[in-house]
Amino acid sequence: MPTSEPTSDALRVAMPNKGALAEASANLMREAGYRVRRESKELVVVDAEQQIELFYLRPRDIAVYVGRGHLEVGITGRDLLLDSEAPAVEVLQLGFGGSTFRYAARAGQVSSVADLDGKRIATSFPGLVRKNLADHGVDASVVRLDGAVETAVTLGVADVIADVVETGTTLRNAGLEVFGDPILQSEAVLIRPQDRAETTPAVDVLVRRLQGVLTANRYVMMDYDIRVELVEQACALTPGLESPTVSPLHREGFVAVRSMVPRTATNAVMDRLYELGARAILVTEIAACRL
Ligand SMILES: Nc1ncnc2c1ncn2[C@@H]1O[C@H](COP(=O)(O)OP(=O)(O)OP(=O)(O)O)[C@@H](O)[C@H]1O
Ligand SMILES: O=P(O)(O)OC[C@H]1O[C@H](OP(=O)(O)OP(=O)(O)O)[C@H](O)[C@@H]1O
Ligand SMILES: [Mg+2]
Repeated sequence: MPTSEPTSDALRVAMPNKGALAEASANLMREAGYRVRRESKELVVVDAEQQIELFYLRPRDIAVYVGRGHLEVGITGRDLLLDSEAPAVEVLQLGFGGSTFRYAARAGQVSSVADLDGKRIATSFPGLVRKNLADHGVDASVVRLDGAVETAVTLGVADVIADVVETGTTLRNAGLEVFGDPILQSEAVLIRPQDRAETTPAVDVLVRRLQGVLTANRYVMMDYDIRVELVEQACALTPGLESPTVSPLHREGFVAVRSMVPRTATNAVMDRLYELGARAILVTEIAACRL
């Protein structure tokens, strides 16, 4: 079946069609209440009811489409955005697809960027590497490869590589070690054209929905009972985003407190609250929120 034609007023969003960012991007948009594609051959998903169209594109191409203004927003990696040199800017950090972009070589061969003069550097991100070399005043040749650049050293195509490092497993398998400072810390980001001075209401709604999902995932809701004279100390442990809700309890001398707590701090905060005297400490998931 052919894909539906885009409708005119809809917000047009670029989605990664494959690779490291695809699944998490789809999950994020689904949690934000949008219909995402059900199978990987779908190129466009039109959601007429919500006035949104998702275009599934190669992550590397997304900044090009958005930078030229053909799509209003897109999800891609910061490294891909900067490498493309497309005139697009970050609107929101999405908290997944984290990686660093680093130089690596055989152990003991190179220890700093200054040592790269005259060397051959293999990479799939020539834009990022040329800029970094220029920033350091280094004259090296860049060998552009499509992927699997770690093997370029083994095969003698390059002396050094510059590539995405997540766990470091691929580098280790190739017998390479990172050197120098990270060129870039990357993560998935929502981007929009640089020259659009103002966002549109439709983009604002998308951003608020995505922020809602990110917050709901990053925080839990914590409830507990505490003696009234300890409530200030307790609230200092659970300050929440704005201010905790404190309600009277039927039992005199006690209050109930409700506050959002960073998910990663859940158990440490519960330990400290318990030590302070809080009881009936309950943690619940936040299904969705709009702050
Ligand atoms: N382990 C990882 N491997 C590759 N990319 C990762 C990893 N972790 C995070 N990322 C991020 O995902 C994006 C790259 O995605 P993807 O793998 O789809 O691109 P690509 O390698 O250029 O494409 P492909 O491998 O399909 O040619 C970058 O923003 C990168 O920083
Ligand atoms: O540090 P790690 O966890 O090992 O991950 C980083 C590796 O993963 C990516 O490769 P990808 O699978 O995208 O293949 P590619 O090189 O062909 O793009 C990246 O280019 C590195 O090679
Ligand atoms: Mg890849």
